[in-house]
Amino acid sequence: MAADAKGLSPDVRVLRQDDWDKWYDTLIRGFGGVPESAEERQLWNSLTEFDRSIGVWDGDECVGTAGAFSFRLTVPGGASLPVAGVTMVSVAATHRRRGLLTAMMRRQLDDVRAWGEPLAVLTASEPAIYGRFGYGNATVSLTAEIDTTRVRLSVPDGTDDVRVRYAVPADVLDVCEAVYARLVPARPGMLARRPGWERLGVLDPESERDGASPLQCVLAERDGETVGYARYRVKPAWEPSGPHGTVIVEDLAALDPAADAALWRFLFGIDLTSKVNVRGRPVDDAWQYLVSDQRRCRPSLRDSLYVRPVEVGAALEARTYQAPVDVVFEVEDAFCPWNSGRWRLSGDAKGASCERTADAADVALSVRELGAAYLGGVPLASLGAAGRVREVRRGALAETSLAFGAGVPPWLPHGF
Ligand SMILES: CC(=O)SCCNC(=O)CCNC(=O)[C@H](O)C(C)(C)COP(=O)(O)OP(=O)(O)OC[C@H]1O[C@@H](n2cnc3c(N)ncnc32)[C@H](O)[C@@H]1OP(=O)(O)O
Repeated sequence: MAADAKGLSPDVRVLRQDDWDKWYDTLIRGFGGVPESAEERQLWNSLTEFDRSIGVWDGDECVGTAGAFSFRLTVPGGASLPVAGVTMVSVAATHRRRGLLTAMMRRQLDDVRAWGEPLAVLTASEPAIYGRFGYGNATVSLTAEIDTTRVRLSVPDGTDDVRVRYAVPADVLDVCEAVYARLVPARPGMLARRPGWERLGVLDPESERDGASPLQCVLAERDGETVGYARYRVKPAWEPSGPHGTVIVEDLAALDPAADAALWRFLFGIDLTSKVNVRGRPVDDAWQYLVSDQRRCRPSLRDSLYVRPVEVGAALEARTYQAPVDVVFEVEDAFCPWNSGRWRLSGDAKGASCERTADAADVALSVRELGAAYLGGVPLASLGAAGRVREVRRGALAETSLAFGAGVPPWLPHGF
Protein backbone atom coordinates (compact mmCIF):
# COMPACT_ATOMS: atom_id res chain seq x y z
CA MET A 1 0.00 0.00 0.00
CA ALA A 2 1.16 3.55 -0.68
CA ALA A 3 2.35 5.54 2.33
CA ASP A 4 -0.29 7.86 3.72
CA ALA A 5 0.16 11.52 4.66
CA LYS A 6 1.41 10.61 8.12
CA GLY A 7 4.19 8.36 6.81
CA LEU A 8 2.54 4.99 7.45
CA SER A 9 1.69 2.30 4.91
CA PRO A 10 -1.07 0.50 6.80
CA ASP A 11 -1.26 -3.16 5.90
CA VAL A 12 -4.93 -3.81 6.69
CA ARG A 13 -5.87 -7.45 6.27
CA VAL A 14 -8.46 -10.00 7.24
CA LEU A 15 -7.65 -11.86 10.46
CA ARG A 16 -6.18 -15.35 10.15
CA GLN A 17 -6.72 -18.01 12.79
CA ASP A 18 -3.02 -18.26 13.61
CA ASP A 19 -2.73 -14.46 14.05
CA TRP A 20 -5.46 -14.32 16.67
CA ASP A 21 -3.20 -14.42 19.77
CA LYS A 22 -1.07 -11.49 18.58
CA TRP A 23 -4.13 -9.62 17.41
CA TYR A 24 -5.97 -10.16 20.69
CA ASP A 25 -2.90 -9.21 22.77
CA THR A 26 -2.80 -5.91 20.85
CA LEU A 27 -6.45 -5.35 21.69
CA ILE A 28 -6.01 -6.17 25.40
CA ARG A 29 -2.99 -3.86 25.62
CA GLY A 30 -4.99 -1.11 23.90
CA PHE A 31 -7.50 -1.36 26.75
CA GLY A 32 -4.84 -1.14 29.46
CA GLY A 33 -3.16 -4.53 29.33
CA VAL A 34 -4.87 -6.29 32.25
CA PRO A 35 -5.03 -9.96 31.21
CA GLU A 36 -8.33 -11.80 31.05
CA SER A 37 -8.98 -15.17 32.64
CA ALA A 38 -8.28 -18.18 30.41
CA GLU A 39 -12.01 -18.86 30.25
CA GLU A 40 -12.86 -15.35 29.10
CA ARG A 41 -10.09 -15.32 26.51
CA GLN A 42 -11.26 -18.66 25.16
CA LEU A 43 -14.83 -17.40 24.94
CA TRP A 44 -13.81 -14.31 22.95
CA ASN A 45 -11.71 -16.51 20.70
CA SER A 46 -14.73 -18.68 19.98
CA LEU A 47 -16.91 -15.61 19.33
CA THR A 48 -14.42 -13.97 16.95
CA GLU A 49 -15.71 -14.04 13.39
CA PHE A 50 -12.39 -14.27 11.60
CA ASP A 51 -13.59 -13.40 8.10
CA ARG A 52 -15.25 -10.25 9.50
CA SER A 53 -12.26 -9.11 11.56
CA ILE A 54 -9.30 -7.06 10.40
CA GLY A 55 -5.86 -6.27 11.71
CA VAL A 56 -3.27 -3.66 10.79
CA TRP A 57 0.26 -4.97 10.58
CA ASP A 58 3.56 -3.13 10.74
CA GLY A 59 5.89 -5.90 9.63
CA ASP A 60 5.26 -8.78 12.05
CA GLU A 61 3.69 -6.54 14.63
CA CYS A 62 -0.06 -6.18 14.99
CA VAL A 63 -0.80 -2.48 15.55
CA GLY A 64 -4.52 -2.27 14.90
CA THR A 65 -7.60 -4.45 15.50
CA ALA A 66 -11.29 -4.30 14.60
CA GLY A 67 -14.11 -6.79 14.28
CA ALA A 68 -17.74 -6.83 13.12
CA PHE A 69 -20.07 -9.37 14.72
CA SER A 70 -22.98 -10.54 12.60
CA PHE A 71 -25.92 -9.59 14.78
CA ARG A 72 -29.63 -9.19 14.19
CA LEU A 73 -31.08 -5.99 15.62
CA THR A 74 -34.74 -5.30 16.33
CA VAL A 75 -35.89 -2.11 14.59
CA PRO A 76 -39.15 -0.15 15.04
CA GLY A 77 -41.99 -2.33 13.79
CA GLY A 78 -40.32 -5.50 15.05
CA ALA A 79 -38.22 -6.57 12.05
CA SER A 80 -34.90 -8.21 12.83
CA LEU A 81 -32.23 -6.60 10.66
CA PRO A 82 -28.78 -8.05 9.91
CA VAL A 83 -26.25 -5.55 11.21
CA ALA A 84 -22.50 -5.35 11.74
CA GLY A 85 -21.69 -5.11 15.45
CA VAL A 86 -18.43 -3.17 15.36
CA THR A 87 -16.15 -4.24 18.17
CA MET A 88 -12.63 -4.91 19.43
CA VAL A 89 -11.30 -1.66 17.96
CA SER A 90 -7.80 -0.65 19.05
CA VAL A 91 -4.65 0.97 17.75
CA ALA A 92 -1.26 0.45 19.43
CA ALA A 93 -0.26 3.56 21.40
CA THR A 94 3.01 3.59 19.44
CA HIS A 95 0.96 4.15 16.25
CA ARG A 96 -1.87 6.35 17.49
CA ARG A 97 -3.17 9.46 15.71
CA ARG A 98 -1.61 8.56 12.41
CA GLY A 99 -4.80 7.51 10.66
CA LEU A 100 -4.93 3.76 11.43
CA LEU A 101 -8.42 3.86 12.91
CA THR A 102 -9.55 5.86 9.89
CA ALA A 103 -8.03 3.23 7.57
CA MET A 104 -9.82 0.42 9.45
CA MET A 105 -13.16 2.27 9.46
CA ARG A 106 -12.81 2.81 5.70
CA ARG A 107 -12.14 -0.86 5.05
CA GLN A 108 -14.83 -2.01 7.46
CA LEU A 109 -17.67 0.16 6.16
CA ASP A 110 -16.84 -0.87 2.58
CA ASP A 111 -16.97 -4.51 3.74
CA VAL A 112 -20.26 -4.04 5.60
CA ARG A 113 -21.77 -2.57 2.46
CA ALA A 114 -20.50 -5.51 0.40
CA TRP A 115 -22.02 -7.93 2.95
CA GLY A 116 -25.40 -6.27 2.35
CA GLU A 117 -25.93 -5.14 5.94
CA PRO A 118 -27.75 -1.80 6.03
CA LEU A 119 -26.51 -0.72 9.48
CA ALA A 120 -23.32 -0.80 11.50
CA VAL A 121 -23.70 -0.44 15.27
CA LEU A 122 -21.33 -0.12 18.20
CA THR A 123 -20.81 0.94 21.77
CA ALA A 124 -17.99 3.43 22.19
CA SER A 125 -15.18 3.43 24.75
CA GLU A 126 -15.26 7.21 24.31
CA PRO A 127 -18.18 9.05 22.72
CA ALA A 128 -15.91 11.47 20.83
CA ILE A 129 -14.44 8.81 18.54
CA TYR A 130 -17.11 7.68 16.09
CA GLY A 131 -19.23 10.67 15.05
CA ARG A 132 -16.72 11.52 12.31
CA PHE A 133 -17.41 8.11 10.76
CA GLY A 134 -21.17 8.68 10.71
CA TYR A 135 -22.24 6.94 13.94
CA GLY A 136 -24.96 8.67 15.96
CA ASN A 137 -25.96 7.82 19.53
CA ALA A 138 -29.36 6.16 19.21
CA THR A 139 -30.03 4.74 22.68
CA VAL A 140 -29.29 5.66 26.24
CA SER A 141 -29.18 3.40 29.26
CA LEU A 142 -30.25 3.98 32.82
CA THR A 143 -28.03 3.77 35.87
CA ALA A 144 -29.43 4.07 39.39
CA GLU A 145 -28.37 3.76 43.02
CA ILE A 146 -31.50 2.95 44.96
CA ASP A 147 -31.59 3.61 48.70
CA THR A 148 -33.68 0.62 49.70
CA THR A 149 -33.87 1.74 53.33
CA ARG A 150 -36.09 4.62 52.18
CA VAL A 151 -37.58 3.61 48.83
CA ARG A 152 -40.62 1.36 48.88
CA LEU A 153 -42.05 -0.64 45.98
CA SER A 154 -45.79 -1.00 45.42
CA VAL A 155 -46.22 -4.08 43.31
CA PRO A 156 -49.08 -4.88 40.91
CA ASP A 157 -51.77 -7.52 41.41
CA GLY A 158 -50.50 -11.01 40.79
CA THR A 159 -47.01 -10.44 42.15
CA ASP A 160 -47.66 -12.84 45.03
CA ASP A 161 -48.45 -15.60 42.52
CA VAL A 162 -44.87 -15.53 41.31
CA ARG A 163 -42.39 -17.76 43.08
CA VAL A 164 -38.78 -16.61 43.24
CA ARG A 165 -36.20 -19.37 43.69
CA TYR A 166 -32.43 -19.60 43.63
CA ALA A 167 -30.66 -21.35 40.78
CA VAL A 168 -27.05 -21.86 39.71
CA PRO A 169 -26.53 -19.32 36.87
CA ALA A 170 -24.84 -21.73 34.46
CA ASP A 171 -27.40 -24.51 35.12
CA VAL A 172 -30.37 -22.40 34.03
CA LEU A 173 -28.78 -20.66 31.05
CA ASP A 174 -31.22 -22.20 28.59
CA VAL A 175 -34.40 -21.16 30.40
CA CYS A 176 -32.99 -17.64 30.91
CA GLU A 177 -32.13 -17.42 27.21
CA ALA A 178 -35.65 -18.50 26.32
CA VAL A 179 -37.04 -15.59 28.38
CA TYR A 180 -34.59 -13.17 26.75
CA ALA A 181 -35.43 -14.42 23.25
CA ARG A 182 -39.14 -13.74 23.79
CA LEU A 183 -38.39 -10.12 24.66
CA VAL A 184 -36.15 -9.37 21.66
CA PRO A 185 -38.86 -8.56 19.06
CA ALA A 186 -40.71 -6.24 21.46
CA ARG A 187 -38.11 -3.51 21.75
CA PRO A 188 -35.95 -1.73 19.13
CA GLY A 189 -32.25 -1.97 19.89
CA MET A 190 -32.38 -5.51 21.25
CA LEU A 191 -30.03 -8.07 19.76
CA ALA A 192 -31.02 -11.61 18.91
CA ARG A 193 -28.22 -13.62 20.45
CA ARG A 194 -26.15 -16.00 18.36
CA PRO A 195 -25.25 -19.30 20.00
CA GLY A 196 -22.36 -18.80 22.41
CA TRP A 197 -23.23 -15.23 23.36
CA GLU A 198 -25.38 -16.35 26.27
CA ARG A 199 -22.18 -17.55 28.01
CA LEU A 200 -20.98 -13.97 28.35
CA GLY A 201 -23.79 -13.32 30.81
CA VAL A 202 -22.49 -15.95 33.23
CA LEU A 203 -18.76 -15.39 32.84
CA ASP A 204 -17.81 -14.57 36.36
CA PRO A 205 -14.11 -13.69 36.58
CA GLU A 206 -13.03 -12.97 40.14
CA SER A 207 -10.98 -10.01 38.85
CA GLU A 208 -14.20 -8.16 38.01
CA ARG A 209 -16.04 -8.73 41.28
CA ASP A 210 -14.40 -5.89 43.19
CA GLY A 211 -15.13 -7.49 46.54
CA ALA A 212 -18.64 -8.60 45.62
CA SER A 213 -19.94 -12.17 45.65
CA PRO A 214 -19.85 -14.55 42.71
CA LEU A 215 -22.79 -14.17 40.37
CA GLN A 216 -26.09 -15.25 41.90
CA CYS A 217 -29.29 -16.05 40.05
CA VAL A 218 -32.98 -16.32 40.83
CA LEU A 219 -35.77 -17.51 38.59
CA ALA A 220 -39.31 -16.15 38.68
CA GLU A 221 -41.81 -18.96 38.16
CA ARG A 222 -45.57 -19.14 37.80
CA ASP A 223 -47.36 -22.48 37.65
CA GLY A 224 -43.99 -24.15 37.07
CA GLU A 225 -43.13 -21.97 34.08
CA THR A 226 -40.12 -19.64 34.12
CA VAL A 227 -41.37 -16.10 33.56
CA GLY A 228 -38.24 -14.16 34.46
CA TYR A 229 -34.78 -14.20 35.94
CA ALA A 230 -32.33 -11.91 37.68
CA ARG A 231 -28.56 -12.18 37.94
CA TYR A 232 -26.85 -10.12 40.59
CA ARG A 233 -24.05 -9.94 43.13
CA VAL A 234 -24.02 -8.84 46.74
CA LYS A 235 -21.22 -6.68 48.07
CA PRO A 236 -21.31 -6.79 51.86
CA ALA A 237 -20.31 -3.77 53.94
CA TRP A 238 -20.12 -3.63 57.72
CA GLU A 239 -20.25 -0.16 59.17
CA PRO A 240 -20.46 1.13 62.76
CA SER A 241 -24.18 1.76 62.26
CA GLY A 242 -24.78 -1.76 60.96
CA PRO A 243 -24.77 -3.76 57.73
CA HIS A 244 -24.92 -1.68 54.52
CA GLY A 245 -24.39 -4.16 51.71
CA THR A 246 -25.13 -3.40 48.06
CA VAL A 247 -27.02 -5.54 45.58
CA ILE A 248 -25.48 -5.12 42.14
CA VAL A 249 -27.92 -6.10 39.41
CA GLU A 250 -26.18 -7.56 36.36
CA ASP A 251 -29.15 -8.66 34.30
CA LEU A 252 -32.91 -8.96 34.72
CA ALA A 253 -35.61 -9.98 32.29
CA ALA A 254 -39.29 -10.78 32.83
CA LEU A 255 -42.22 -11.67 30.61
CA ASP A 256 -44.94 -9.72 32.42
CA PRO A 257 -45.39 -6.95 35.01
CA ALA A 258 -45.99 -9.26 37.98
CA ALA A 259 -42.88 -11.35 37.25
CA ASP A 260 -40.84 -8.17 36.86
CA ALA A 261 -42.14 -6.74 40.13
CA ALA A 262 -41.52 -10.01 41.98
CA LEU A 263 -37.87 -9.95 40.93
CA TRP A 264 -37.36 -6.32 41.91
CA ARG A 265 -39.14 -6.89 45.24
CA PHE A 266 -36.76 -9.76 45.91
CA LEU A 267 -33.69 -7.64 45.06
CA PHE A 268 -34.90 -4.70 47.17
CA GLY A 269 -35.44 -6.97 50.17
CA ILE A 270 -32.20 -8.92 50.50
CA ASP A 271 -31.14 -8.86 54.14
CA LEU A 272 -28.04 -6.93 55.26
CA THR A 273 -28.19 -4.66 52.20
CA SER A 274 -29.31 -1.05 51.97
CA LYS A 275 -28.71 -0.26 48.31
CA VAL A 276 -29.53 -1.69 44.90
CA ASN A 277 -27.27 -0.59 42.05
CA VAL A 278 -28.47 -1.00 38.49
CA ARG A 279 -26.79 -0.03 35.26
CA GLY A 280 -27.35 -0.55 31.57
CA ARG A 281 -31.14 -0.69 32.03
CA PRO A 282 -33.84 0.67 29.70
CA VAL A 283 -34.86 4.25 30.43
CA ASP A 284 -38.42 3.10 31.08
CA ASP A 285 -37.48 0.22 33.38
CA ALA A 286 -40.74 -0.58 35.14
CA TRP A 287 -39.50 -0.44 38.74
CA GLN A 288 -39.27 3.35 38.39
CA TYR A 289 -43.05 3.52 38.24
CA LEU A 290 -43.42 1.37 41.36
CA VAL A 291 -41.11 3.22 43.73
CA SER A 292 -42.20 5.62 46.46
CA ASP A 293 -39.34 8.06 45.81
CA GLN A 294 -37.62 8.35 42.42
CA ARG A 295 -35.15 10.95 43.68
CA ARG A 296 -33.64 8.55 46.19
CA CYS A 297 -32.97 6.19 43.28
CA ARG A 298 -30.45 8.68 41.85
CA PRO A 299 -31.17 7.89 38.18
CA SER A 300 -28.72 8.95 35.48
CA LEU A 301 -28.38 8.34 31.75
CA ARG A 302 -25.49 7.27 29.58
CA ASP A 303 -24.94 7.02 25.82
CA SER A 304 -25.23 3.42 24.69
CA LEU A 305 -25.79 2.14 21.13
CA TYR A 306 -24.40 4.11 18.20
CA VAL A 307 -26.05 3.50 14.83
CA ARG A 308 -24.50 4.12 11.40
CA PRO A 309 -26.72 3.74 8.33
CA VAL A 310 -24.48 2.02 5.77
CA GLU A 311 -27.20 1.87 3.10
CA VAL A 312 -29.63 4.67 3.81
CA GLY A 313 -32.37 3.41 1.48
CA ALA A 314 -32.34 -0.19 2.75
CA ALA A 315 -32.13 0.93 6.38
CA LEU A 316 -35.11 3.29 6.16
CA GLU A 317 -37.16 0.67 4.32
CA ALA A 318 -36.50 -1.98 6.96
CA ARG A 319 -38.40 -0.26 9.76
CA THR A 320 -41.99 0.91 10.00
CA TYR A 321 -43.34 4.35 10.93
CA GLN A 322 -45.88 5.01 13.62
CA ALA A 323 -47.63 7.69 11.54
CA PRO A 324 -47.87 7.98 7.75
CA VAL A 325 -44.83 9.76 6.36
CA ASP A 326 -43.86 11.05 2.93
CA VAL A 327 -40.68 13.05 3.12
CA VAL A 328 -37.62 13.86 1.01
CA PHE A 329 -34.39 13.78 2.98
CA GLU A 330 -31.26 15.55 1.81
CA VAL A 331 -28.56 13.35 3.34
CA GLU A 332 -24.96 14.39 3.76
CA ASP A 333 -22.46 11.56 4.18
CA ALA A 334 -18.82 12.51 3.60
CA PHE A 335 -17.40 9.12 4.72
CA CYS A 336 -19.78 6.91 2.68
CA PRO A 337 -20.65 9.19 -0.25
CA TRP A 338 -22.96 6.62 -1.85
CA ASN A 339 -25.54 7.70 0.73
CA SER A 340 -25.31 11.41 -0.05
CA GLY A 341 -28.16 13.10 -1.89
CA ARG A 342 -31.93 13.04 -1.83
CA TRP A 343 -34.08 10.13 -0.72
CA ARG A 344 -37.88 9.92 -0.70
CA LEU A 345 -39.22 7.94 2.25
CA SER A 346 -42.89 6.90 2.12
CA GLY A 347 -44.24 4.68 4.82
CA ASP A 348 -46.59 3.94 7.66
CA ALA A 349 -47.10 1.32 10.37
CA LYS A 350 -47.25 -1.49 7.79
CA GLY A 351 -44.09 -0.83 5.78
CA ALA A 352 -42.06 1.68 3.81
CA SER A 353 -40.19 2.39 0.61
CA CYS A 354 -37.18 4.64 0.26
CA GLU A 355 -35.80 5.58 -3.13
CA ARG A 356 -33.51 8.10 -4.72
CA THR A 357 -35.33 11.18 -5.96
CA ALA A 358 -34.70 14.41 -7.80
CA ASP A 359 -37.55 16.13 -5.90
CA ALA A 360 -36.87 19.07 -3.62
CA ALA A 361 -35.77 18.26 -0.09
CA ASP A 362 -38.08 18.60 2.93
CA VAL A 363 -35.55 17.86 5.68
CA ALA A 364 -31.74 18.08 5.50
CA LEU A 365 -29.44 16.18 7.85
CA SER A 366 -26.22 14.22 8.07
CA VAL A 367 -26.10 10.44 8.19
CA ARG A 368 -25.03 10.66 11.82
CA GLU A 369 -28.28 12.37 12.83
CA LEU A 370 -30.22 9.85 10.78
CA GLY A 371 -28.45 7.10 12.73
CA ALA A 372 -29.27 8.78 16.05
CA ALA A 373 -32.98 9.03 15.16
CA TYR A 374 -33.27 5.65 13.43
CA LEU A 375 -34.43 3.53 16.38
CA GLY A 376 -36.98 6.10 17.54
CA GLY A 377 -35.22 7.08 20.76
CA VAL A 378 -33.93 10.50 19.70
CA PRO A 379 -36.66 12.73 18.21
CA LEU A 380 -35.72 14.35 14.90
CA ALA A 381 -37.51 17.44 16.21
CA SER A 382 -35.07 17.57 19.15
CA LEU A 383 -32.13 17.31 16.77
CA GLY A 384 -33.79 20.10 14.80
CA ALA A 385 -34.07 22.23 17.93
CA ALA A 386 -30.34 21.69 18.45
CA GLY A 387 -29.63 22.85 14.89
CA ARG A 388 -28.42 19.40 13.81
CA VAL A 389 -31.35 18.81 11.45
CA ARG A 390 -32.67 21.48 9.09
CA GLU A 391 -36.30 21.81 8.10
CA VAL A 392 -36.59 22.89 4.46
CA ARG A 393 -40.35 22.49 3.94
CA ARG A 394 -42.37 24.08 6.71
CA GLY A 395 -44.06 21.44 8.89
CA ALA A 396 -41.99 18.56 7.50
CA LEU A 397 -39.84 18.12 10.60
CA ALA A 398 -42.74 17.72 13.03
CA GLU A 399 -44.48 15.21 10.73
CA THR A 400 -41.32 13.18 10.20
CA SER A 401 -40.33 13.27 13.84
CA LEU A 402 -43.73 11.92 14.86
CA ALA A 403 -43.48 9.11 12.32
CA PHE A 404 -40.00 8.11 13.51
CA GLY A 405 -41.11 7.49 17.11
CA ALA A 406 -40.95 3.89 18.26
CA GLY A 407 -43.65 3.75 20.96
CA VAL A 408 -41.18 2.14 23.35
CA PRO A 409 -37.71 3.53 24.05
CA PRO A 410 -35.01 1.57 22.25
CA TRP A 411 -32.52 -0.27 24.44
CA LEU A 412 -29.35 -2.24 23.96
CA PRO A 413 -29.42 -5.03 26.55
CA HIS A 414 -25.69 -5.81 26.63
CA GLY A 415 -22.38 -4.59 25.31
CA PHE A 416 -20.27 -6.42 22.75
C1 LIG B 1 -16.32 -0.17 19.14
C2 LIG B 1 -15.12 -0.22 19.99
O1 LIG B 1 -14.42 -1.19 20.00
S1 LIG B 1 -14.74 1.13 20.95
C3 LIG B 1 -13.05 0.92 21.45
C4 LIG B 1 -12.11 1.94 20.88
N1 LIG B 1 -10.77 1.62 21.35
C5 LIG B 1 -10.18 2.21 22.43
O2 LIG B 1 -10.72 3.10 23.07
C6 LIG B 1 -8.82 1.66 22.82
C7 LIG B 1 -7.81 2.79 23.08
N2 LIG B 1 -7.72 3.75 21.99
C8 LIG B 1 -7.21 3.42 20.76
O3 LIG B 1 -6.87 2.27 20.50
C9 LIG B 1 -7.06 4.51 19.71
O4 LIG B 1 -6.76 5.71 20.36
C10 LIG B 1 -8.31 4.72 18.82
C11 LIG B 1 -8.68 3.40 18.16
C12 LIG B 1 -9.50 5.21 19.65
C13 LIG B 1 -7.98 5.80 17.76
O5 LIG B 1 -7.05 5.28 16.84
P1 LIG B 1 -6.10 6.26 15.96
O6 LIG B 1 -5.43 5.39 14.94
O7 LIG B 1 -5.26 7.05 16.87
O8 LIG B 1 -7.17 7.19 15.25
P2 LIG B 1 -6.92 8.06 13.93
O9 LIG B 1 -5.49 8.48 13.89
O10 LIG B 1 -7.44 7.34 12.73
O11 LIG B 1 -7.84 9.30 14.26
C14 LIG B 1 -8.81 9.80 13.40
C15 LIG B 1 -9.38 11.06 14.00
O12 LIG B 1 -10.09 10.73 15.20
C16 LIG B 1 -9.59 11.48 16.30
N3 LIG B 1 -9.60 10.62 17.47
C17 LIG B 1 -9.06 9.40 17.56
N4 LIG B 1 -9.25 8.91 18.79
C18 LIG B 1 -9.93 9.83 19.49
C19 LIG B 1 -10.40 9.89 20.82
N5 LIG B 1 -10.21 8.89 21.69
N6 LIG B 1 -11.07 11.01 21.19
C20 LIG B 1 -11.25 12.03 20.33
N7 LIG B 1 -10.81 12.02 19.04
C21 LIG B 1 -10.16 10.93 18.63
C22 LIG B 1 -8.17 11.85 15.89
O13 LIG B 1 -7.73 12.99 16.58
C23 LIG B 1 -8.33 12.09 14.42
O14 LIG B 1 -8.90 13.37 14.21
P3 LIG B 1 -8.43 14.31 12.97
O15 LIG B 1 -8.78 13.51 11.75
O16 LIG B 1 -9.25 15.53 13.16
O17 LIG B 1 -6.96 14.48 13.14
